[in-house]
Amino acid sequence: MGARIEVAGLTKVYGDLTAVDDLTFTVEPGEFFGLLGPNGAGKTTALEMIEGLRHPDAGSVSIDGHDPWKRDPVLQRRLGVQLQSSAFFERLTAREQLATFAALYDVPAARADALLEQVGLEEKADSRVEDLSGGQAQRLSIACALVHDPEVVFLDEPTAALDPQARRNLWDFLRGLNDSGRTVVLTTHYMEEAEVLCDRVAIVDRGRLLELDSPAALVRGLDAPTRISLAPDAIDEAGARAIPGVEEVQVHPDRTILSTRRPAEVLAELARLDALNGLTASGATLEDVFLSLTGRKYRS
Ligand SMILES: Nc1ncnc2c1ncn2[C@@H]1O[C@H](COP(=O)(O)OP(=O)(O)OP(=O)(O)O)[C@@H](O)[C@H]1O
Repeated sequence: MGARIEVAGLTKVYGDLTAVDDLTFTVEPGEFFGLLGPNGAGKTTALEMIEGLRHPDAGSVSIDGHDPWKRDPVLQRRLGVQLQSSAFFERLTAREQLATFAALYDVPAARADALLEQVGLEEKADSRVEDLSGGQAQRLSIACALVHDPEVVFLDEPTAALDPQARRNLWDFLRGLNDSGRTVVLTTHYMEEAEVLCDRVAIVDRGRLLELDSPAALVRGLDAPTRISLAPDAIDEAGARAIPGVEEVQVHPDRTILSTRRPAEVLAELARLDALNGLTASGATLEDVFLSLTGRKYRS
């Protein structure tokens, strides 16, 4: 189950703008793969070419050796593509919507009902799609993409319209899809989403692939300091600066922040000094990776 997706030199040009610029990468079968980048980075354009919905100006996509642009019905059936909610049939209820997709794929209607429950829409089953909230419509569009039990699932900003709680619920659901062996490819502009869900992340900016690796490896590669935050009365500035391994000390009214690349040593010394009051520690995140790659702060 799952499929290998090979993307080579993928390029799309709109007039003066190269929206996708020579993207090359491979998604392994069963992988949870993310295209991460700010708005306008070219993620949707790239994904649509991978799905076979948009024709590349240069380069190629192969899904288990098939070109998705050719729309081979055998391959199509193995792919689940989340459509934008505007692609719903008008005036149908959520249940009818899903049942219609099920019928198109010759899937029993019972499966459609089970999916409604899985995406948390059972209470909205009889609501018309135009009466769903943005987040509910988003979840229905994901259910529609899954109705034929595809091996490869493509999702474009699946949690964009969701509140934080609904986003977390959907993360659990998407992880479940991947745990059962499906290849999942999603685009997101949420760093945290990429960090939490993806086995590997392609960071894209202005159409180009900047870096591709697991979130942990991307962060490790930065060699960025750990920030240790303490209550203001935990230690004075001179005492903090005297700790071997401390590179920088910032004193704020409500906390003192120590930066170090040797956190274990520094924490041991703080413990010896009985200076652990109010301690929290944080390492680098994908936001720091983006900053280091582009010189710009990440703004989604
Ligand atoms: N059909 C089109 N014609 C002209 N320009 C386009 C077209 N589709 C996309 N673009 C441009 O290509 C660039 C990349 O767009 P794309 O939608 O792929 O980015 P994105 O990373 O998915 O961003 P978002 O998260 O905002 O959707 C943008 O500058 C966009 O305006």
